[in-house]
Amino acid sequence: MNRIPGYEFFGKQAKEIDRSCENRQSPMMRLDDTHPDEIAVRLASIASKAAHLLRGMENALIEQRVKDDGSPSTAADLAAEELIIRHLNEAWPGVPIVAEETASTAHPGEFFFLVDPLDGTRDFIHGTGEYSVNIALIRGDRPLAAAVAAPALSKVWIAGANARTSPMPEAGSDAFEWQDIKVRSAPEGGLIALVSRRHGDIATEACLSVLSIGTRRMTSSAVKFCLIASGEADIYVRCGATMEWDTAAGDHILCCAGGSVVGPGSVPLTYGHEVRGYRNGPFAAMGDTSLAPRLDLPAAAA
Ligand SMILES: Nc1ncnc2c1ncn2[C@@H]1O[C@H](COP(=O)(O)O)[C@@H](OP(=O)(O)O)[C@H]1O
Ligand SMILES: [Mg+2]
Repeated sequence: MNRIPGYEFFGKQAKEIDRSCENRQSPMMRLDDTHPDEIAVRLASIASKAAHLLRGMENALIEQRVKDDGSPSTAADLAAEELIIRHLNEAWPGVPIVAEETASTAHPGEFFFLVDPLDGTRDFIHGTGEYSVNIALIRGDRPLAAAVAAPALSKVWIAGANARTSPMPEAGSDAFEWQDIKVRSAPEGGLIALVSRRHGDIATEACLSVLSIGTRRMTSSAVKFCLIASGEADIYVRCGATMEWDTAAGDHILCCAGGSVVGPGSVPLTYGHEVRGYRNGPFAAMGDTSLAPRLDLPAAAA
């Protein structure tokens, strides 16, 4: 079981917020005889609890530490991760959980979870509201079910076999109102490209330059995948460093909405690469899959 060092110290306030949005104890679920859409709804419920916890910590004065890759982490990342791990363990005891803050303490199995409790930590700190909670269930090396919650946008996206979205229910409620989502065809008049607000690089620009981009929109976190899945944007190229927990949930939601996420050679991304520290290579996420052959992604992340 994953344990977070220092959580007892950092998480007191978070525990109180979590307790205020706890439901009755939820039942265990078997992975091999539960429909992926049902798994996805349960993941949405867990992501939504974490989302409410993070909202409650938005304006708190929280200490930051800098991780080995230079990115920040806060008590909010730790508290949300602890909550998610606790609820995943309750629903699916014994299934490994590879989560951003404690990734070295778990090892992928046939089924495992990839969790980013707070994707876009810098945006959380700077108050832009563009951050997300990402949870994906992987079977083998591809996602089977996923949820992305955007607390400040008050939205949740999920996919099992089908991709859907709902407004975020109130704290303590699971009253989701699911609607199907679908990608759009690439418009002739110019694509809407989503780019990271904080991480750009020359290789990404070179890839985008072969497409006819009409609008570039800066967006943080896995929300980029979900906007494309909802038909609100067309493409997101990322040649710089990302981790598997940044992409797995969004990848699945976008694929189930009719889009695709591919690496070099138009090959889908795979997950569970412990030996490479769960680092992704370059990738392109798109709504209209006919864009893929036009892209020339470099072999390795910048
Ligand atoms: N040097 C690096 N190595 C690995 N991952 C990096 C990185 N720089 C940025 N990232 C990843 O990019 C994510 C932010 O992406 P975006 O700019 O699209 O919001 C970060 O998520 P976290 O905030 O969860 O750490 C982090 O995982
Ligand atoms: Mg993160």
